[in-house]
Amino acid sequence: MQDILLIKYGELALKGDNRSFFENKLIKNIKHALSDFKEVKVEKTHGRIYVECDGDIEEVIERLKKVFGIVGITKAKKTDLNLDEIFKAAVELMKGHEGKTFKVETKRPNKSFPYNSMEVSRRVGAAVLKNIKNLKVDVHNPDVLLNVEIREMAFVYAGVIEGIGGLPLGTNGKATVLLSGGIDSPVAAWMMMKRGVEVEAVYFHSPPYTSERAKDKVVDLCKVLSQYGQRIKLHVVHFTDLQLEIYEKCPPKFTTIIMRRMMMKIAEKIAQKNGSMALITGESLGQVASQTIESLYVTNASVSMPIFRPLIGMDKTEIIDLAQKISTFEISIRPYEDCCTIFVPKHPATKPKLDKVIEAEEKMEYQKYIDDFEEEVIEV
Ligand SMILES: Nc1ncnc2c1ncn2[C@@H]1O[C@H](COP(=O)(O)OP(=O)(O)OP(=O)(O)O)[C@@H](O)[C@H]1O
Repeated sequence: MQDILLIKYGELALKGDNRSFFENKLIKNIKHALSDFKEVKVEKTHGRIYVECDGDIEEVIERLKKVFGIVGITKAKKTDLNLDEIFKAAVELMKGHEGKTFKVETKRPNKSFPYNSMEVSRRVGAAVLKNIKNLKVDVHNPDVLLNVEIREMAFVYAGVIEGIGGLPLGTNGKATVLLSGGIDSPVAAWMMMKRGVEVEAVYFHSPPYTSERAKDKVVDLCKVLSQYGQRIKLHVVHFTDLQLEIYEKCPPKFTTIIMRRMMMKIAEKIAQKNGSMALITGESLGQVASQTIESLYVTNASVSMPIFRPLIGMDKTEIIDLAQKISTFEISIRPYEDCCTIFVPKHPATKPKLDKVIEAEEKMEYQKYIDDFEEEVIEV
């Protein structure tokens, strides 16, 4: 008898002809998540992925909970095709479920096994009842469903641990996230990663107005994101000169929106070079002046690449809940000086007009900053 994990991957099953592309990517990502474990075997058979691993099974499960595309993880036991072995596995799995109701369900694709499904269920149920006290059978609404599958080997399993869902990372191209040290943009990056998008990050740094600590926060956020399956390339763009130019030459009511447009233009250049097909931001409709529908329209007009805003319809409380769940929140709320607050105007326009903003930004010579920006690249 051997402990294994059974991986459920719901949405992938709908992918028709591309199914094996998605499955193979998921297998690769699972292997990557467990790469420091010895003796890991990840196998695909009968439309299932099985993980066999010598290490601490609970630690393996924790790792798998961060692999996008997995909707459920089930602890299972693999045994020889022998009823006594199947009984032992079933009893082992039902320990700890005392006081509950259960039902055995058997599938028998291997028709050479001498007992039919009903018979296997009946006998396994009886063995469990005999060995564990205080259990009851309930065939209609059981607390625990004990499954037995008779294939070339037998698989016995019960209960599902919830996975993270989504699609395997790397199955939906690449995008570049504008990552500030705030709460929202790391959540936005994570949401796109969850849909299979690989990300590269850009952070606009304005020393001495933003401190090294602000940059460290962004690096630490990338470290958290990288636990979800990929190393993150972070472009730290030196933004001070352009920021000062905006501050000096543009009307205060437009400085924030112009700053955002300039960030977009530089991010788009980086994105085009790295093969991204979209930009990602943490904007959410109406959250601040630069996130009204009029402001987002003006921001969009600065670039031709699509801008994904996965948080657009979320409330701040919902974003915070998610930030806590994915472990970016504690880093995001560390105090630091933020260029956006230092340069923030008292009365930003909430309904900017595109032509007026373009007219205002043409008062400065921004193109040279876009064509020739300085950056430091950090692999996290
Ligand atoms: N210094 C920066 N570097 C990179 N991206 C930035 C920076 N400042 C803002 N952004 C991007 O612009 C978006 C909007 O920024 P803004 O400061 O208006 O919003 P926010 O809601 O505070 O976002 P966040 O919590 O992500 O900082 C951010 O979500 C982020 O994608």
